[in-house]
Amino acid sequence: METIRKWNNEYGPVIKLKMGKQDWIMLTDPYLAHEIFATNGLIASDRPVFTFSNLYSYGGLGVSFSNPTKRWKKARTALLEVLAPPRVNGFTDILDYESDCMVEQLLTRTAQQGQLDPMLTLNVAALNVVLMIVYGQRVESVDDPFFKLIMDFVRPSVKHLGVEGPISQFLPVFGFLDTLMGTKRFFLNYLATVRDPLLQRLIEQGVQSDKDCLIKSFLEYDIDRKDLIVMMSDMILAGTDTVSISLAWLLIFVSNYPDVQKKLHAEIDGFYNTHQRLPTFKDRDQLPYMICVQKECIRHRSTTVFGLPHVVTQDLVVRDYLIPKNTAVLANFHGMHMNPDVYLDPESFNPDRFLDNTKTMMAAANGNVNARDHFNFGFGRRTCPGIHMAEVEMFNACTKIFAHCVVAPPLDADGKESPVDMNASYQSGIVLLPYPHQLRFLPRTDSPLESPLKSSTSSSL
Ligand code: HEM
Repeated sequence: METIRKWNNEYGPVIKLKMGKQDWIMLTDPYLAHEIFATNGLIASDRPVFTFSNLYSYGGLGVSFSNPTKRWKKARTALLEVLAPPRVNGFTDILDYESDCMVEQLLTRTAQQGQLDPMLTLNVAALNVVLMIVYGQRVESVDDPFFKLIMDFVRPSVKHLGVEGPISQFLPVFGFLDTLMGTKRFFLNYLATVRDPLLQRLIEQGVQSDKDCLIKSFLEYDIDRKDLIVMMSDMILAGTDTVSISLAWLLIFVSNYPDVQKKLHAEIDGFYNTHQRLPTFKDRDQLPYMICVQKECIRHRSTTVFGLPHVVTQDLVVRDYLIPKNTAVLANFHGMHMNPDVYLDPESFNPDRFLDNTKTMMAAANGNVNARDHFNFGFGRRTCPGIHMAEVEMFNACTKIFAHCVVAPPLDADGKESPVDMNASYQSGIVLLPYPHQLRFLPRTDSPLESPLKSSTSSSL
């Protein structure tokens, strides 16, 4: 990431790399990206063919790794309709319940252990939202064997599908290595014995369940079963790590900025004192500072560095650039978010920069490019269809966490607070993760709400 930033400083916002059989272009100018992906969406919305994404999608089924064919349009339309705000808002109770469980876990585990790495608890919450809404099922906790089973399905996919996946993706001449090392055989075997049976089971259970769940709506679109399995796999992969990692970064940031946290507490307390209840997503306009913090955190640490690559299907001329047919084009979100032509003093953590732009992330992503808040959800015809769901999940999680907890840095061996390094990140497949770290979730003493944990030590900032 840092190397690419150095290149951008030296050569400008467009970097071309020769990646074996294919040229790659990486963009840090969001306005140029918009011209390519949105204005020229008809020729800039295919996906490059990589060995493992091709195996994963059975040659282009599902939504994420398929080209925009008629079949893809039908599948994507189904996703967009099923994940549209009115449908997702019908599951408010589920979203609420999962955030409550998450906060209880974070407080309980801190009370038991002193501090904890919140990542797995955040994973459980994000996964449960997808599982409950789509199939009417959930896992109990990080120790639930079903959670481990699903993570056994998620991890190998995420690892193999990123842009820095096996070298044979770019240099087919090294394809023999996949055969030699058994990577391809492992992946195919994993699809046949782990992923597909698990998803098949979830689909059957969802269909038979007496709960209102989205799988029943998906079936109304008459989608072929193999296609449906890949789509369902897309949803779990795209909807679990992304949301939990965005929240993990947010918690690290607020643990290091107590003043920001104090303002969050005050804003939520103010709402509670007026309405005698916690806010829901419908009340978001009354929590502008919390919206700004979410936007600034997701800008500062992009959930994915490059999102998913696109490929142009014809020679394309945009401004003074010629992008030859078959070039892969990547939006470098991190580079865009740190671009001083787009954000004033981009390195500084400053939620106030968004005070004039508190509209929903979904409205911003689908509106005028000059009025976008951040670029994490991509561009044009492939823009993330899960934005609303992600946004509501993040809103609910933040509301519950800051209503009940002080998020504090971990303690070192001498009992002193030792802030988590906000720059310590690594890329795993598609996502940008914080290194394993510890935080403390302490019940607030100054909250007007009753603590969900009555027996533990309380705290205020
Ligand atoms: C903070 C959370 C999330 C982030 C940052 C995020 C980001 C992205 C990005 C960057 C893309 C690729 C866009 C492109 O190709 O231009 C994408 C695609 C996608 N996302 Fe999300 N996403 C999030 C949450 C979700 C959720 C909750 C779901 C659904 C449950 C979801 C489902 C999908 C799907 C199915 C695609 C593929 C769309 C296509 O290829 O047409 N995402 N997302």
